[in-house]
Amino acid sequence: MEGVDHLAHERNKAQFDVAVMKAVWAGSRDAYELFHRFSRLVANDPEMFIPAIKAQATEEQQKQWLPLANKMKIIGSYTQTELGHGSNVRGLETTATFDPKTDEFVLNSPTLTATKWWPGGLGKIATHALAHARLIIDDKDYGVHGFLVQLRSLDDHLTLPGITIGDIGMKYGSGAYNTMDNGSLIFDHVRIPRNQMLMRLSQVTREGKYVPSNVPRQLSYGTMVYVRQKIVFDASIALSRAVCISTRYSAVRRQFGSHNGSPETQVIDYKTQQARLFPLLASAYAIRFVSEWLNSFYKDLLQRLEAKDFSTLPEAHACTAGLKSITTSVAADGIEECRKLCGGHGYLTSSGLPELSAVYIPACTYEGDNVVMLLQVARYLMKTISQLKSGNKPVGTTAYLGRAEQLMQYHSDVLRAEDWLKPNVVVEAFEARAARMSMACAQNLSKFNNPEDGFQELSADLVEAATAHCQLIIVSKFIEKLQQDIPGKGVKEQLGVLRSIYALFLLHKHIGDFLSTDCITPKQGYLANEQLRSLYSQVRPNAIALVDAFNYTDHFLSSVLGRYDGNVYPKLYEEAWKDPLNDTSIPDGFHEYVQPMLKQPLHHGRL
Ligand SMILES: CC/C=C\C/C=C\C/C=C\C/C=C\C/C=C\C/C=C\CCCCC(=O)SCCNC(=O)CCNC(=O)[C@H](O)C(C)(C)COP(=O)(O)OP(=O)(O)OC[C@H]1O[C@@H](n2cnc3c(N)ncnc32)[C@H](O)[C@@H]1OP(=O)(O)O
Ligand SMILES: Cc1cc2nc3c(=O)[nH]c(=O)nc-3n(C[C@H](O)[C@H](O)[C@H](O)COP(=O)(O)OP(=O)(O)OC[C@H]3O[C@@H](n4cnc5c(N)ncnc54)[C@H](O)[C@@H]3O)c2cc1C
Repeated sequence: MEGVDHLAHERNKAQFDVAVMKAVWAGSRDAYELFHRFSRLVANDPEMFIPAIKAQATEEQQKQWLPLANKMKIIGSYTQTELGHGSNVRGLETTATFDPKTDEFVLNSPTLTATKWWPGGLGKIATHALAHARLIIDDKDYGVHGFLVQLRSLDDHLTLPGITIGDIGMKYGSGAYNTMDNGSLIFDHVRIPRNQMLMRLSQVTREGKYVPSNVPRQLSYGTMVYVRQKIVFDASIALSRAVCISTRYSAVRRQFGSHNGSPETQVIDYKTQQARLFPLLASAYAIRFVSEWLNSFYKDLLQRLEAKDFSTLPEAHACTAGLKSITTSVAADGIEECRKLCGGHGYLTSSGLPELSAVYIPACTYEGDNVVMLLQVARYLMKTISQLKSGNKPVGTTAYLGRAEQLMQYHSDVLRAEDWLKPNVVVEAFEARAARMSMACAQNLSKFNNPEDGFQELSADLVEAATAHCQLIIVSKFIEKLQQDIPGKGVKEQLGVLRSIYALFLLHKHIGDFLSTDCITPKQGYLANEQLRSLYSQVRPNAIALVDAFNYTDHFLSSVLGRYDGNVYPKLYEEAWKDPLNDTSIPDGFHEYVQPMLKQPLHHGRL
């Protein structure tokens, strides 16, 4: 019935102050930003073009281009990936050759695989590209640099001479990403003024002299680092949307269990449903908090860079790359699990879950393929370990590696299931697992004469060690979050339950790591799972309130299953009738194609 809250009985069970939890979830971001970060999907994504200009352009170039971009007088595309190269930025083929006679660069796509391919906004709407191309001066290749290139006339939007542009076509399913005109671009000897090479980091003089960057060349990758830390925030939003839908529906859906006319059992009360759903609820909060930390770490990096302090740049790269990888994988897999948690109705478009999944899953690929990103983390971990011998004391997220010797001797002293509720007990186990996995890789790597060959041979193990390292970061930041002053009745307690669920779920899922590195005994692993089951019972009465705390409107969720009022069945039925297929009783084509078959006489008893 309209106006009735079918989930009121669930909301009345809450054991914490929901208003405070809403504030904890929102953190420093407001609802507008949450919505804005999705609205851009259906518009051109200035998310990268503008930050890239800020990161790579001189002050003078920023003064020229930023006002135009900010006011949408030009529409830019971050044009890096090509048909033949995406992950391997140093393998990009597009060239920008300096012509000293005319003081210009000539941009060219020398091969088919040099075709720019994927950049958002490029297909139909962008007027300018921030094109990444190999800088060539006097036949010498100086590597990939950024160039601002006008693509279309600002009068009639037609493509300019030498520019061939197209959309790369439909993408995965009918997802909303098809509203993004990811495009292709071929340069045929297109000339741009020298001052349209972004020259904050390195320059080319009028005489054609290359002035190399006096800062780490990787700063030219700065926009990717910026977006990767934003994508971690996106992961918490995408996953929490799916969890909100599937939690509310799990409380509405009843199946089996009726005795003597009693109501059937709410599927949220099945232990299997809880074991699948509640770790995702905990993961949404965990990713939200690590994204908060990562954002502050990134802001600190920017301040340091302003002061030419590059000391945290390697760690910032490793953290943004690794956390982008881990959180987008968890969110993408989690959205699919939420669809399955909703049974058949989860497969309906009106559930909001297929669309969410179709739009979200490329996050595991864009801004750095997730495996390639974890290999970057692994490279950082191996380098950190190699420097231990020279007395280099790791700090920050790798500080635990400075205690590697001690952690190699670690054995969990858990005796009872409730011992696993102690944050220090959990962190020690996760540190020992991560340290031992990385140390084992380093040990094996040392057996190879050529480190690169070893890295390739051991890359699967290195990815697992990098995963363990990133999961330790997320667990640690969840624990640190709860060391903050959090007001409100029961709020910290509930977050403590989620923190333990998150950590013990990971321990259970990766029990092989913990056992094979001899960090815990099988019995201690069993006790962790015991404790996990008990935690699910503790979170159960608060589940609806915990997803209410995400503070998503029904409009934002766009899901009949995730409605705040839980009035699912009438709305499911109502939504189905909106489908144009239901505008007529007899379907198009029936009379032409089906009816003749039905009318066909029987021959010898056979149709
Ligand atoms: C209707 C809608 C409904 C619902 C929506 C609901 C939910 C959706 C939810 C979210 C969606 C919402 C918004 C999302 C929308 C959009 C998201 C935003 C943008 C998406 C568009 C994506 C844009 C792109 O993909 S742009 C292209 C990205 N490309 C990449 O990432 C390329 C990856 N490759 C690389 O980064 C590099 O090639 C490499 C790092 C892998 C290797 O580089 P290189 O070869 O140069 O280096 P190495 O030799 O490996 O290492 C040398 C040393 O350099 C260090 N290093 C490397 N990189 C960095 C760096 N970035 N910073 C610092 N240091 C770096 C490395 O560590 C080595 O150091 P060492 O000391 O020598 O070891
Ligand atoms: C929706 C979407 C939007 C995008 N938007 C943009 C944009 O706006 N601008 C832009 O420039 N680009 C954009 N891209 C491109 C995107 O950045 C690249 O697709 C991404 O970086 C992955 O690179 P790739 O396609 O070359 O994958 P590949 O690297 O070819 O990956 C293929 C497989 O090879 C594996 N692999 C690759 N290298 C290694 C290695 N060294 N070791 C082990 N395994 C390896 C990968 O793990 C993967 O399994 C977008 C892509 C998508 C899907």
